[in-house]
Amino acid sequence: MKPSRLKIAPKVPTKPPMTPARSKQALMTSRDRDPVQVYCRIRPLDVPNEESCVTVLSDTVVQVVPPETSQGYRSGTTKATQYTFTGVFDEKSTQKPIFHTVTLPLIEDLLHGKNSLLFAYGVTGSGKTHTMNGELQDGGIIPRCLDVIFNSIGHFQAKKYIFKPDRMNSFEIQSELDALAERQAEITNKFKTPARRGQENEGQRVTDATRISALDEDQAFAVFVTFVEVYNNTVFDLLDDTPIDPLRPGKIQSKILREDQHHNMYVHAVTEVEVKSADEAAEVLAKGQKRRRVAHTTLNAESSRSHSVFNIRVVQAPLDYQGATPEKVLTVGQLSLVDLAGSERNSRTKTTGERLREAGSINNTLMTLRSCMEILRENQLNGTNKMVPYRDSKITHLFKSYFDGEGKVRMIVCVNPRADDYDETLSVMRFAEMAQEVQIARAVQPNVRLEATPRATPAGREALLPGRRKANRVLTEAYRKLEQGGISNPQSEVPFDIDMVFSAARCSWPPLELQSASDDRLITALVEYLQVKIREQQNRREQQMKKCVEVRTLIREMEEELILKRQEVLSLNEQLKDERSRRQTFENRVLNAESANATLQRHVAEHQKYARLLEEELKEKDCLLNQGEIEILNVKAKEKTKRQLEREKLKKELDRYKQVESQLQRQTERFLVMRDLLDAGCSVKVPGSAGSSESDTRTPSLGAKHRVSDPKLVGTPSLRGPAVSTRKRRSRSVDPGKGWLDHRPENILDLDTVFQPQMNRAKSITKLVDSKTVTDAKISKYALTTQEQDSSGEIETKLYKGDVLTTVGGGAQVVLQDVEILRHSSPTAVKRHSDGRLKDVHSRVADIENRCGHAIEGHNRVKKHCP
Ligand SMILES: Nc1ncnc2c1ncn2[C@@H]1O[C@H](COP(=O)(O)OP(=O)(O)OP(=O)(O)O)[C@@H](O)[C@H]1O
Repeated sequence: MKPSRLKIAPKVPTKPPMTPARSKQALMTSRDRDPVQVYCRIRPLDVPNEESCVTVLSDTVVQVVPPETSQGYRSGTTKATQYTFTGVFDEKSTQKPIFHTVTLPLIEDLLHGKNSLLFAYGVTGSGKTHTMNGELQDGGIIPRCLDVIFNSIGHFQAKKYIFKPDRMNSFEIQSELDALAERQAEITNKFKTPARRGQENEGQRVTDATRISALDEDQAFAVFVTFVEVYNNTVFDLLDDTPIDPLRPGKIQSKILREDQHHNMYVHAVTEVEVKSADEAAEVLAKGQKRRRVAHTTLNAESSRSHSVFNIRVVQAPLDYQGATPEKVLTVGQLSLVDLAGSERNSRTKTTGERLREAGSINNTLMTLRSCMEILRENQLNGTNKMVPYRDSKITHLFKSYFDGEGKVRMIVCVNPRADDYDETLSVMRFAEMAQEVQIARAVQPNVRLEATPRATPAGREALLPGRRKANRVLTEAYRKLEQGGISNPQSEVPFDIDMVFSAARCSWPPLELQSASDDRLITALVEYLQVKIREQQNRREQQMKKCVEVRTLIREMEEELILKRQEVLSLNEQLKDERSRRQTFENRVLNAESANATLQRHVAEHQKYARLLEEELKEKDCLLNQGEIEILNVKAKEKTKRQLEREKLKKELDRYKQVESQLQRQTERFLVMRDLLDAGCSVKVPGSAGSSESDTRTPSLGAKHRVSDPKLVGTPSLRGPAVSTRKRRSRSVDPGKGWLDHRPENILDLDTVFQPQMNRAKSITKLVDSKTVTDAKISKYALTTQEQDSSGEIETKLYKGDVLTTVGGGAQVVLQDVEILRHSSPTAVKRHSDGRLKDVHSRVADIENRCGHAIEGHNRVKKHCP
């Protein structure tokens, strides 16, 4: 960037229009250039024992070790890398040494009219803002810069509003009167504007006492600051007094960048504030930061997602013999302090929406900065003339003045050593390493000595004679002479007004040596000289009087205004009192609310604890429930298997039942045929009947006498005659000469029916008391008669018949083969339905089936045979 050595009148460019600066860069030798100096600052870890990936090896070298969690490590980069910087500040470094090493030389340059750029670069949260702004008690680079500047120029400052920015990156010089009027207006405005709230709460700022002493005493200085931010590649003025309307955030005025006549980039129409002390400057800075917060709340943006540029410009001009500022030559030095937004990977932060747009804009800007520096380096190393893409982003466009012009560029790389940031930190380190190879043209000391100003006229040269320095010299000489003359402490004995000394220093008396006693020329010259001086004095007095009148008028006006202001202050005090009492009420309410809040929070904590207990209980119950469910499932599975087995068993039973039913069906059919035949009065031989043997068959006589009633035959197929079953196991060994054992209990009624059993050589017994009765060799058949009467009065006589078989043990066993049933119906009994009969038949058949399987052994034991 070129220092602005401005000639205000006439306003003509002092140099021909510039060719692109990059051609100049290419033409320069390495002796005219300085590399970009890069410093590395490592911040302390948030969590003390967190894993760190950065180690400081020396004052200039750091080592970066890839942690196992990093992408680099996963892709095979396990080696540590070392990076060299101009200087390294470890975790314990405080703000002061960093400021002194990095920034103090830049302030010295600034006060000598040279330009510099200092920017902080690094990952989000690495300490850039901390380094640039710092805290109230321990200021960062910006507040310390302001301290040092004002410590150094304190006594050499021009009056306020003598230098005035023309909003085109230049300055004008105003007359003393205009400046006075502006100062007056400012005082009036201050009265009108109520004191800013919250100021009383601000703590005391700790200042830096450093001072740069090698300054030109004959220069008058003024300091101007601007504060802008670049958000989403749009420039906003943070010192603009226009209030921000929160309802219309889109209306926040953005600024454009322009190039001045010396090809320096600047923000057009930006608010440039003249500050007269470090505290005033700090207030302006705070005001800008506040506006930044308000604007971001309105725009729903994040303050750390924008780049901020704080510009300090020091204007200086030589004083004339009276200590006034001549309207001839100005020198402007500029120091830009930039806090870049932090780089970060979106994939890591998982940003979306507006935040993603911000991140995109930041990354674009940082990428553009990288490519600009890469191309610059390439141009410088290879002598090429590639186009540097400054215009691709607002920040690089602003930086163009530095990279293509003269001055110093310094970069502070801020590093958070935690392992999580490794991948981003590595990329920052690489950029920093590359940036150190870029060279910037060295600034030439602007020579504004009046004697050396070629255009100064002889009169102007006299007018612009260095005043303060000469006055000081004269004064020092006078004191020395007084000391020689015997005055021990002339400074306190003879105090001088420096303005008087200025005036004396300017005097050039005529030669006062008397050549001869009659030489009147000396007297004449002296008289003339003194007359001129008197006239000048009179003129000056008149001017003074005029100024006094003006000042008196001003003072009168001010006093009138002061009276009004006092009244205003009184009413404001009243308002303030009301406000205070209201504030007190609010504070009380806030206190109450806070205590209620604390109680609620306690309750919430208790409830949360209880909820946690309940949750644990619930979990245990869930576990139990799950176990229960599993058991139920097991039981169900077992039940299912059991049911399956039972179903199969039932199916088998059903099949068996069906077989029996079909057998019964056949028997029923045969029975019905027989009944029909009996009804028809003829005897029949049932085909397939087990009782078809001639010897055992007896045809019942239809003409037989019925004593009770006609017997109604209901049951078995053996009703056709013989009472002996020939159907089943008739023993072949049975001797035909052997007889029956007729077992007929005493209470059996003789029904005297035609159906009488035919038994050869029968032996009758009423009770089976002795087994020998059965084992008797003459007995081969057994018949048992039983009789029952049911609820309807029917008498049922059953005759069980079987074979007597000799057992191996010498005993005998009776195997029942058949049963004959004879039923007498009561005449009063209701006639049975055929279905009832069928049912009856079924039950009887089942009975037969049951009984036929039984055998009576000779030793009186009943044996059950499987069907
Ligand atoms: N050297 C340090 N010593 C102590 N605290 C620090 C240091 N550097 C940074 N911090 C703290 O770390 C936090 C983040 O720092 P800071 O805001 O400066 O980061 P940043 O790089 O500006 O982040 P962003 O890019 O998001 O603006 C702050 O709370 C700050 O106080």
